[in-house]
Amino acid sequence: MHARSPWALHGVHVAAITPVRQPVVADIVVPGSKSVTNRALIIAALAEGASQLSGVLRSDDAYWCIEALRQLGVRVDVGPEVVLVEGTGGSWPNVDTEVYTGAGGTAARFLTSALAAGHGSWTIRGSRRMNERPMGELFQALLSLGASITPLSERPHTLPIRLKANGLAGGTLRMSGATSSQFISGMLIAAPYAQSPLTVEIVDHIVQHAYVHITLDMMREFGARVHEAPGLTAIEVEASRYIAREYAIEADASTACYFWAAAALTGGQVRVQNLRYDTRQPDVHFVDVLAQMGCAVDTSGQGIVVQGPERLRGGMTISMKEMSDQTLTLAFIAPFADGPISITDVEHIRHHESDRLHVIVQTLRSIGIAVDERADGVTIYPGTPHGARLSSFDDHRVAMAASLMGLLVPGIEIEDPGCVSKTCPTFFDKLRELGIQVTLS
Ligand SMILES: O=C(O)C1=C[C@@H](OP(=O)(O)O)[C@@H](O)[C@H](O)C1
Ligand SMILES: C=C(OP(=O)(O)O)C(=O)O
Repeated sequence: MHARSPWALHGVHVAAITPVRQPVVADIVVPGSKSVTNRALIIAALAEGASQLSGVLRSDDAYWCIEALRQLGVRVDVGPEVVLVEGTGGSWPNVDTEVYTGAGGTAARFLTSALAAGHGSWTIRGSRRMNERPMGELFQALLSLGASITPLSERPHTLPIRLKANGLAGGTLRMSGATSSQFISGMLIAAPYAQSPLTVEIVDHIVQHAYVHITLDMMREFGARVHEAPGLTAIEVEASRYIAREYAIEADASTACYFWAAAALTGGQVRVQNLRYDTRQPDVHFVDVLAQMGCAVDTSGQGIVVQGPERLRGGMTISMKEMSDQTLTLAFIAPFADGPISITDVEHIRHHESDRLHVIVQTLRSIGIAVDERADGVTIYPGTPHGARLSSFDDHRVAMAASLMGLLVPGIEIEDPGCVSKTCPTFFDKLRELGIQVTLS
């Protein structure tokens, strides 16, 4: 609860979703991307000069990122259309303060490394869950480049920490991308400010490559010089500087998926106007999964349109590794398909806002759906779920994805629905825009 910001949906205990009487048909826009928003804020804070960011997401993750930057002495003016960020050139004005990053993995991982590239001593804390999520590989990388990190809990590989920074050396770093791509992105965002060029070599694999591509694209757009090997096996960052600019943040593809899924489940049609299929955001490829399940997907006009079939197709195995934030969405529409759906390669999502594989198993079994659990995935069998009051596990994607079952199943209620605020405080307003009856109490 401490991580709910003034931008959150407050004062609501339960969301009850009423099943639809007809297919969902809608044409909507979705808010800005969390991933792009927090990268833009932090890169702009490191840059020389003042940046103007438009399309900034107003959600808990963005709020705490902005607050953390302000705590560090960065001027951030949030206007109705534009957020102005006064860049520091890499010298954080407040050299000894406490920084709270909320529940967001992006702010926690990216700010920790951005601070390590500067000079000062900071205490860095996250939300209760963020303080349990892994940081170890990033800490190790920063330590090897000269940072000093003292854990402030009994867990050595998580926040909270005391970070003492005296700049980062360059050189060659070998890092794992198997737990979180955010360790790699964090290291890269800070890398132009290292004392000499930095090469990051990936020792194993990266769980969601596309997020590292988003990082590299944005670093270049703000003037950094970066070179990557094919497949992102190694990335070289020249010692350079970010330059302030105007930057338009694109819409959030992850948020859009819930609305496409609503069309898929009800045989309806939903257009998300403000997204293009050629976005770098990996979750746009959830529409490919929906197509495999029998939906018609049209990316040729403005936006992306998904049209649901009479009955969703199952009987398939899908690796969700490269778009793993949509694992919950797929899992909660899977019972309505005509055959089992196996989801593979997503062990890392056990370290997200909740142990998401465990939550899928627990939630679906509690409403009468058969599920097999493996270390890296689940198999979900077709069935008819019954209504129930479901925990959201303080995980925005659990709340948003589980709400979808309420479109078909009477009596689906979501506890603590305000957790959607991590990335989409207006989620239930959007469902209503789709003509779906939602009762918040
Ligand atoms: O870099 C990013 O913006 C993100 C990377 C992914 O995290 P992991 O690589 O930790 O799975 C993704 O799940 C998260 O929602 C956003
Ligand atoms: C995993 C997620 O977030 P983060 O890692 O940025 O906290 C998410 O939004 O699903």
